[in-house]
Amino acid sequence: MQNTVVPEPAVAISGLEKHFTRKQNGEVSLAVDNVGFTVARGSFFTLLGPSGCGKTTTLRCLAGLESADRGEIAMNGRSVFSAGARRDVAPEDRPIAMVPQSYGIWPHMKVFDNAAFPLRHGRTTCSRGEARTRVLAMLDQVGLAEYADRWSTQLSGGQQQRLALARALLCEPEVLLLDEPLSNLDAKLRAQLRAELRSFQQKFGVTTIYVTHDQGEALAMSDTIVVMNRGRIEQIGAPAEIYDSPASRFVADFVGSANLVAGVVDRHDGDVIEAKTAIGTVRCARFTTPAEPVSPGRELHVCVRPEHVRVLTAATATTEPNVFTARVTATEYLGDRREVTVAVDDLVLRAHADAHLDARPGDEVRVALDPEWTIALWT
Ligand SMILES: Nc1ncnc2c1ncn2[C@@H]1O[C@H](COP(=O)(O)OP(=O)(O)OP(=O)(O)O)[C@@H](O)[C@H]1O
Repeated sequence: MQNTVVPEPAVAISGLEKHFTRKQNGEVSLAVDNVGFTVARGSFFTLLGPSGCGKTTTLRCLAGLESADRGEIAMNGRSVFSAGARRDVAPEDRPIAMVPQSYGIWPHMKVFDNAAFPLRHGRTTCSRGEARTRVLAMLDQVGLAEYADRWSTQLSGGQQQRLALARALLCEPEVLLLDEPLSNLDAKLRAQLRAELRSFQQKFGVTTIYVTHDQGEALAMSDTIVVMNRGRIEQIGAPAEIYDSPASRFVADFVGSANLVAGVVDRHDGDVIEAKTAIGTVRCARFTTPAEPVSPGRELHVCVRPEHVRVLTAATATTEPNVFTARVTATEYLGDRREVTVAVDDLVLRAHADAHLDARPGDEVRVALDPEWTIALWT
């Protein structure tokens, strides 16, 4: 039998825990609660979650800027932190480069000198001539060659972001840590730069751990997303897994938008769950099989994304499951689609309909929840 060699992950974290004590009142809070994951070499890995969920603290523990109370961190198979063994390798001795939210660009230096800083003072110092060649080549790669002699304060936000990235890449890190690097930019530039950042990452093949609270950014850029909430991991998966098969109500609601309806299991036949809810019986073909048997009466939430809710005319005759009579309460024309809000009895549902659908508030319609895309989430 052949031995399969499993490649070493670039980063492996296990059982990470970090408490903070508030100076004002001595209150202790758990910022990172039993966090563990592995990051494949060369991948783009995103920590996603709302403000205060512990993403930056996790990133700072990886960088060595924060010491965890428990847990282990290894990079390329080498332990850089172990609470048990009292090992905490200094940031400068870890194979990382970090771009902070503020970019950390020195205003009193020119663009070239900012980029050259790690080659002059870092762990990979080289001769002046070589440094010059490498810096100019890198500035060229990120489209800043012509700005080398400008003061860094004369750069736009997007250019400063590219400079920070160039400087980090010049350190030749094994792992690049990025903390919300696009958050100071306007929406249009963010969208442009996220594509650019992803293509730099792929070009350089550098393992990247990216922190953001922006679900659009996470879905667009990542190979793997970790969704965090209150210091804990809610779900780890590829963007499509997270979006199409959220593991919890929190993930369903935080990533994209979701219609959520409380209910209980009525019937379960292996492939399908029928849930009893306030609007009637809903068939769900998507669910994770829990460890314990699914018995009738078990509480759940039915989740369906607006793009899987079709708006039909009131007269549509159908024997399809998951079709309910509803009343339109609001519609919004968004150019590429119309967002329709309907009420089924007291329950409000959102649907994405054709932009030219003729539906007005007060109209009676039918709505169809696609069973294949209707998810049962365990409560
Ligand atoms: N130095 C600190 N002292 C006390 N509490 C802290 C400290 N740093 C973080 N915290 C707390 O730890 C929790 C997690 O913070 P963290 O900055 O990791 O969250 P985050 O998800 O990155 O949020 P944001 O997106 O707002 O940066 C928060 O409740 C925060 O108030």
